[in-house]
Amino acid sequence: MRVGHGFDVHPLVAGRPLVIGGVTIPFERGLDGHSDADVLLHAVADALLGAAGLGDLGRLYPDSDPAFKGADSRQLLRDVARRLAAAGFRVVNVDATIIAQAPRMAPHMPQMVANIAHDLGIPGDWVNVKAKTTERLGFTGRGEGIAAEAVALIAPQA
Ligand SMILES: Nc1ccn([C@@H]2O[C@H](COP(=O)(O)O)[C@@H](O)[C@H]2O)c(=O)n1
Ligand SMILES: C[C@@]1(CO)OP(=O)(O)OP(=O)(O)OC[C@H]1O
Repeated sequence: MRVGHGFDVHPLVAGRPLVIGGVTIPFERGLDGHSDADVLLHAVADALLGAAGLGDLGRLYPDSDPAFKGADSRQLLRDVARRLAAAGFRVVNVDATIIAQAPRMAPHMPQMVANIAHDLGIPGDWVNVKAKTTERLGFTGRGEGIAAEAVALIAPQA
């Protein structure tokens, strides 16, 4: 068994959709980035890559590469899942936390979990998504951006 950790931050800006866990969430601003800036899926992907010793998202899908401009992070996550399988690993479970003062994430979590489980090819109860504010402290508390952390456990395929 191997464990990995992922972390990501994206700024909140006007004129962008807010896409988190593959869910487009109604809000007055969205996350900025080279891809769709899905901060939760990026943290999950980096946790999986870390557990497998396969580097990180930025090295595999550079934000300098026009091919990933506007990329759907669910496609990136599915590609990461393929890389893990090719390396002989299976996903045991994923646990993630969205760090955001707003909007409320709870209503959207079931769909986020379903998206992640589907893209990783695992049961939904092997995926957990939480959300926390920072009690208005720091850049997340001021609404300047959203962060996410994730941990993943993987094991050799049977
Ligand atoms: N962006 C967020 C933040 C929090 N939640 C939910 O609220 C609960 C309490 O969070 P605190 O940070 O105030 O302790 C948390 O357990 C989440 O269920 C949310 O939905 N969206
Ligand atoms: C997702 C990628 C794709 O170019 O770009 P961004 O959307 O900028 O996201 P980030 O987490 O900053 O970097 C990872 C990149 O792989």
